[in-house]
Amino acid sequence: MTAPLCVFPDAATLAETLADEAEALLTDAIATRGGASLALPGGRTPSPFLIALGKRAVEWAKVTATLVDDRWLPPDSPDSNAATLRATLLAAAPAIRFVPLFNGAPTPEAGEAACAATLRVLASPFDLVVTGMGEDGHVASLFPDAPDLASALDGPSPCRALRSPSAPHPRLSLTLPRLLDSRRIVVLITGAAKRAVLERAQEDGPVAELPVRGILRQTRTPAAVFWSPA
Ligand SMILES: O=C(O)[C@H](O)[C@@H](O)[C@H](O)[C@H](O)COP(=O)(O)O
Repeated sequence: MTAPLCVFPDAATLAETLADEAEALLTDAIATRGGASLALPGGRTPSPFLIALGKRAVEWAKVTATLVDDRWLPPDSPDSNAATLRATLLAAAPAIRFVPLFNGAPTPEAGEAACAATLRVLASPFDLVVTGMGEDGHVASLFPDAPDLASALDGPSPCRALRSPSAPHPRLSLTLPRLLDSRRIVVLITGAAKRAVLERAQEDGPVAELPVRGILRQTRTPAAVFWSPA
C-alpha cells in the first residue's frame, strides 16, 4: 500500500488531527496562491472532523469547498451530503464559497454535464480531498456494484452520475481522476469492519472490486488513511 495508515485512539483525536492538517494546508494555500479549495465527504463518519475544522481560524472567505459526492436530493433533504456540510462546517464558517453538486436537474444523469462544467472552473488541483469509505470498499459514490463504475474510474470527466443497487438514492460523484487531482487526499474511516475492508484492499485484485484501491495504489497524489477503532 502506498498510502500510510494513521491510527488514532478515538474519533475525536482523529477529527482534531485531520482538522489541524487541513487548517495548515488551507493557510499555506491562501498565503502562497491567494485562495484554497477542498472537496469534502458525505456520510456520517466525517461530521466530527467537519465540526472541528469549522472552529479553526482560517480566512474562510478565500476558501472554496465542494463535495466528493452527493445523493441527488434537494439541499434541504436530511439525506443530502450538502445538508450535512451546511449543518457542520458551513454553519461555523458561512463565508466559505460552497459549490454544491446537486443543481436541481431531475436526475443526476440530466445534471451531470452542468455539474462537470461547474467543476471544471474550480481550481485544479484541490488543496485537500477527504473521502469516506463504505464496507463494500466504495469511496465517494464509486460503488463496486454501480453499472457505470468503469467510466468513473477513468476518463476525462470530473464527475459521473452513478446508481448502486445497494445504496440509497442516485448519486453524482467526482470521478477517481478528479479525486486524485489534489495536493493531498485522506480516506477517513472508523471501526473494525472498515479496517478489515482496508486490509482486503491491500491484497491483489481489481480496483473495480474495491474502489478504495484506486487511492491506495496510486503514486500521483500524497495519500493517507486515517482510522480509529470507533
Ligand atoms: O454519500 C455517501 O454515502 C458517501 O459520500 C459515502 O461514500 C460515504 O462516505 C461512505 O458510505 C461512508 O459512510 P459513513 O461514514 O456513513 O459510514
